Amino acid sequence: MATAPLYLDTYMTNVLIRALFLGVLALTVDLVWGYTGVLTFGQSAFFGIGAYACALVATHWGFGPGWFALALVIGIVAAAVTAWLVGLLSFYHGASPLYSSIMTLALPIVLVQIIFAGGRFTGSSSGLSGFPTYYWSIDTWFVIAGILLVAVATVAWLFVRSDYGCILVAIRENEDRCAYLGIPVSRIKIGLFVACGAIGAVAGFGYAAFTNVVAPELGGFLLGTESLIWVALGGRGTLLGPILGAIGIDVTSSYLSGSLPFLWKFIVGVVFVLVIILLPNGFASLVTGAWRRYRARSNPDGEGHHATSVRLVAAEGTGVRPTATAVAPIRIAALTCRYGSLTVLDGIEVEAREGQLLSIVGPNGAGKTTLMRCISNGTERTSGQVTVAGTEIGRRSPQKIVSLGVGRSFQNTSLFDSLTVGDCLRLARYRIDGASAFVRQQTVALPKPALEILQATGLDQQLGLETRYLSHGMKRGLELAMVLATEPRVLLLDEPTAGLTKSERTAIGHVLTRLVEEYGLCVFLIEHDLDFVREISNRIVVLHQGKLLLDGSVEEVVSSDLVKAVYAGQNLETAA
Ligand SMILES: Nc1ncnc2c1ncn2[C@@H]1O[C@H](COP(=O)(O)OP(=O)(O)OP(=O)(O)O)[C@@H](O)[C@H]1O
Repeated sequence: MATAPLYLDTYMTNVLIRALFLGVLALTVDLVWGYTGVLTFGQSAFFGIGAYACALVATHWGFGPGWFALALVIGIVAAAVTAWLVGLLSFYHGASPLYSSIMTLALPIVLVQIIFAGGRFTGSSSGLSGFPTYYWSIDTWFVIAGILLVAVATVAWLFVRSDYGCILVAIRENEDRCAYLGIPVSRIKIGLFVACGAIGAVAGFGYAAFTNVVAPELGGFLLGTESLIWVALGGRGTLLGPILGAIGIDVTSSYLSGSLPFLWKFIVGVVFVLVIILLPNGFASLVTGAWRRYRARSNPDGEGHHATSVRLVAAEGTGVRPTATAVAPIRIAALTCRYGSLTVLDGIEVEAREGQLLSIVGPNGAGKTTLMRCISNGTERTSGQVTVAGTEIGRRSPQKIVSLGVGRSFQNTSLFDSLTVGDCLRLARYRIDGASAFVRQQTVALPKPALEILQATGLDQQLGLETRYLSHGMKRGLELAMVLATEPRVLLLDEPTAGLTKSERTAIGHVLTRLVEEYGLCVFLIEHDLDFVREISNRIVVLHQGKLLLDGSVEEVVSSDLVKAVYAGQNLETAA
């Protein structure tokens, strides 16, 4: 006879066991949404696939240890393949977050329609019940569900503390910067989606085997949305919050739906709204907030500092020094970029060599930033060719262009606010050194110029500090060090000295000169400060209204009447 665990009545234990399986589902939603920032409504579909795999095999094919295991494998594989296909459609390079969410929204809707269309095979809208299962005692099911939840939570805990956990947070905070560091964002999102889909299917399988009944609602949109509510209420981005959210709400709902059949959903809704207003980061923020305040008070280094054992070492090999070849590091031919009827770049031809610091100047709106975008992202240009070290970039994504040897910094400093300096540097080495799924590597190997920048700016003493607490100059220094950590042969710098003090500008100027003279890099620099350009460049390209006006030495450009006229805002025909 079934006996309930100590202090719990049978009904409560039943509810709790179901809630434990739903807790596993909530964990997967948290990994996808809370950690990685992908708002997914479709996680319930994987839960439903696992549940239906259990019910369909037991109902139509057979029951026994072999069939049970086969059903589990079918559920996991079906969910993983579905997640992979939906991931491919949702997370390709250029897909917007809204588009991805709509794809995940469509998934449970399509699944439910398939179940409806399955007639007697799937039980249509009534589902399937009474299929053979293991009628273990309620204690045993409690232990199974508990072990599953603890196991998944432990693996998730190890994962989010690992290198990959850091990458997930980086993707959530600044997906573009990740791509420009060479991190394969789409592949990582798809991989995570597949893993979470498979885990969701295991939870659904257990739920169906325990309850002995499946219905379309198990894979439906409503459960998908409810799981988001559990995570939001519990606290996204914290593993404990979503588990407690799922268990708390499901158990409370089970009781309220019995005693207040018409009011319980309304009450849950009101609680949800109140928590979102009063505790936007969920209940877990009460604990995490208090912990953070305690840490800040007891931290001798001040707020934002984390104890870190990150160690910087010099990277082996040649660092960023590119090998001189007969092939130009970068060649741009007949490059045109249009947005609708607006031609932003028109027939640009530039070839740059190792050891050249080429400044791109021109009035506002001349097309300078667009030129950098066209070099670093193959989907930006309308026509023409960009060739990096002999390879035409075609329609390659930024991440693939990084592996050709192009590093880019942005006009507005683009970092990861909640990550530490050490984490950012480790991220920048992902393409070269890889990442671990279960530990956070403590040694970061950096090329010499990146180390020099960190030493010059004092960042090497601030490896445990969250980047949001850095000064503007330090942020600029860190961004440059991160780009150099990717070991580029071509460096694209968009106004790297904007907002810096005179001494900081001078320091950056020295660094750039050394990168070109000592390490042989090819640097493209956008700058508005013409004195700075004159000091450090050995070649200047002037853009005006999307056309290449002049390409020459510093003296040629500085003495050009045409350039003076353009900067004075004169009409070109008049000036000529
Ligand atoms: N995605 C876009 N859609 C439409 N127009 C765009 C887009 N991106 C840039 N533009 C237009 O292209 C022109 C050139 O912009 P770009 O940012 O390249 O100029 P810039 O020379 O870098 O200017 P600044 O010195 O002010 O940064 C501008 O008129 C801008 O409005």
